[in-house]
Amino acid sequence: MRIAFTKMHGLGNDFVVLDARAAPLPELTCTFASALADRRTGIGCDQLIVLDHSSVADLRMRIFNADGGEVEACGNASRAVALLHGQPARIETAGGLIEATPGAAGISIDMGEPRFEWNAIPLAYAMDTHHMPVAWEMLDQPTAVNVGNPHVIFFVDDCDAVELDRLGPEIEHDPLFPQRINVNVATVTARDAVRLRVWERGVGLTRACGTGACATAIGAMRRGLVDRAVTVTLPGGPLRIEWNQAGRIIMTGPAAESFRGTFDSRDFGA
Ligand SMILES: N[C@H](CCC[C@H](N)C(=O)O)C(=O)O
Repeated sequence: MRIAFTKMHGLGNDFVVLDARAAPLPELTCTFASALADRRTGIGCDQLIVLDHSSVADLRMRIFNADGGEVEACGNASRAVALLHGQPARIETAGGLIEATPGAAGISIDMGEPRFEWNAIPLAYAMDTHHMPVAWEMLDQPTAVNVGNPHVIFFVDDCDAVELDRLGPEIEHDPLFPQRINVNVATVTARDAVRLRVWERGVGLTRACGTGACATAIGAMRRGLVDRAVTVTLPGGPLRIEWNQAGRIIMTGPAAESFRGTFDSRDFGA
């Protein structure tokens, strides 16, 4: 069947967006998602995003990483979906309900409340009982936060100097993380500024990670390194993260549509 798609990105973290409300889609298998995401033989993206009707929100957003695995949250895609929706929206995700509000300063997403308990990240056991691999010791004691999806954050003197392409997969797949994890290396440069690079679970190095920016900002706030509103600058650009008085994370930043097209599902094994 012919399927329409919209190619979008948030600070260079890119997505193929399909809308099941417009026309039926084939079964969303791991094979189908990873084939679409392949940058040489497919359309190419960090995440496949599938929109659908919701019984509890304005719409539902499903998120598939480039490796085909379905996950709970995607901050940058939330803004892209809000751009497509064109007005304020409550969006149902596997990581919980989020609220999108387009505005002059960019699209704001209420990502909900962060979670810190070791079994909410989840960790296989409390981190202090886990012998960190030698590589981790080079990165100092990490912070773990769940912002709908799991993140571990290492605050380092120079995040650009970290061999994240080597350490990222090692940490992502460490047995401490039964659902794997997104790996963040961050450098605090001021009370309201953080630099960040992310190795994304199921993808690898991305130009930006919205949930990574949220998790890193919250981790820095909990450590008293920054104030309750910071600009997190990723390779793809900046995001504004606030942890508001209600304890909710508000992320604000851009989203863009790149192009639209169609493909034949049979070309992707569906
Ligand atoms: N790789 C993430 C999903 C996408 C997150 C990122 N693209 C964002 O903008 O939040 C995970 O496996 O939890």
